[in-house]
Amino acid sequence: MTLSPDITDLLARARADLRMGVPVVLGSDHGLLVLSVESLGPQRLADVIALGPDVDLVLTGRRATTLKAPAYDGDIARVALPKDATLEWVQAVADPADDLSHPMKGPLRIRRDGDAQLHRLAVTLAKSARLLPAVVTAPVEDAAEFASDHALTRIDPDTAAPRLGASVLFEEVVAARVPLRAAQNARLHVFRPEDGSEEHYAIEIGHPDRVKPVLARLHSACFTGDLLGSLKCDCGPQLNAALEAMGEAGEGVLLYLNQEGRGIGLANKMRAYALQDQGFDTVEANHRLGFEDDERDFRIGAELLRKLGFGSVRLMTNNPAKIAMMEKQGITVAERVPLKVGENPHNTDYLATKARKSGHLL
Ligand SMILES: Nc1nc2c(ncn2[C@@H]2O[C@H](COP(=O)(O)OP(=O)(O)OP(=O)(O)O)[C@@H](O)[C@H]2O)c(=O)[nH]1
Ligand SMILES: [Zn+2]
Repeated sequence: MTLSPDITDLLARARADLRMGVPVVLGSDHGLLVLSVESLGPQRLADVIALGPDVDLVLTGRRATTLKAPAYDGDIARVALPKDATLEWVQAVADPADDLSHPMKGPLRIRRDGDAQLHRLAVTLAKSARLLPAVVTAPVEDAAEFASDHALTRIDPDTAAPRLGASVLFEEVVAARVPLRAAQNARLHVFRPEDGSEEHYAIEIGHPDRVKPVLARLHSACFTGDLLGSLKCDCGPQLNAALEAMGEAGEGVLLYLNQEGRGIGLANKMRAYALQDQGFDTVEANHRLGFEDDERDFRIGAELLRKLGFGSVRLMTNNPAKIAMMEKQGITVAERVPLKVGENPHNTDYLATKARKSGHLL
């Protein structure tokens, strides 16, 4: 029945629910009730605790490492929630903001019994909702009935798992001419994903030949650098320099990918900035929050290039991982075009860390 939501729609709904603080249910028999820590209120926490003794606070393995807690489940850790846990305690364990001023969060009792598959799915969902990757969970018997009684979105893990790992399909919504300072013959294409996540854009300059390698830039959104002129990174100058180079060459394509903060979203990037002010570098800050160094899905860039008809690029980047990802996704990188602009006293450490830890070319 096409009038009912499919698994892609349900996942989008689940992400929106988690962001609003509404619980979602995973599974059909012995299932799991899931709430995002970030959007949790005191009453809902009390209601979850009242459900039984097996309520957990689920974190990523990265966050557990920072807390010096063993991650028995590998990439996640299930912290048994004390019966008297307050919202402040839950948030302090999940969010590293006060790690330095209040280092004692434990002792934490980490669960190692039972199956953690649904808990893992819950953290993946929170991450894909661009929330702090931390959830409170409670087992529920007859999950389907529980979800229906409480009008909650329910996800079947077997159908969700392949969907969550799959690449997203896009549809071009519209394209129109937008004369730019750097290039008057520019067109902006808007691409909308089928899964309700962010739209991405392509700025096509001139009429590049689809057969020859096109001068291309995969630019990841940086609200602070692109719009505000932040000096903490080099994104704004890179964006402008790429457009100017394309303007001068008379053709090129710039993908503006809404993968703010290397895919963790602006709120989490600002959490990372707050940690950087405490002395952590850009990679350490991501890890303390529970994220990997880079959470971007590079398949999106390749998919959009293909949709526009490009199979080969002269890629403007200093990031070898980007080149490798494009090649892996079937886009030929005929040449790397360095894009070294925007260094200033505020971002020298940031650029040095990227070179040292993420392999960026100097
Ligand atoms: N998580 C996080 N993201 C950041 C930080 N500074 C910049 N970003 C984001 O990083 C992305 C840009 O990625 P970079 O790593 O600077 O560069 P790159 O795209 O990998 O490589 P280039 O093609 O050489 O620019 C943008 O989405 C920014 O919002 C930070 O300190 N933490
Ligand atoms: Zn930036």
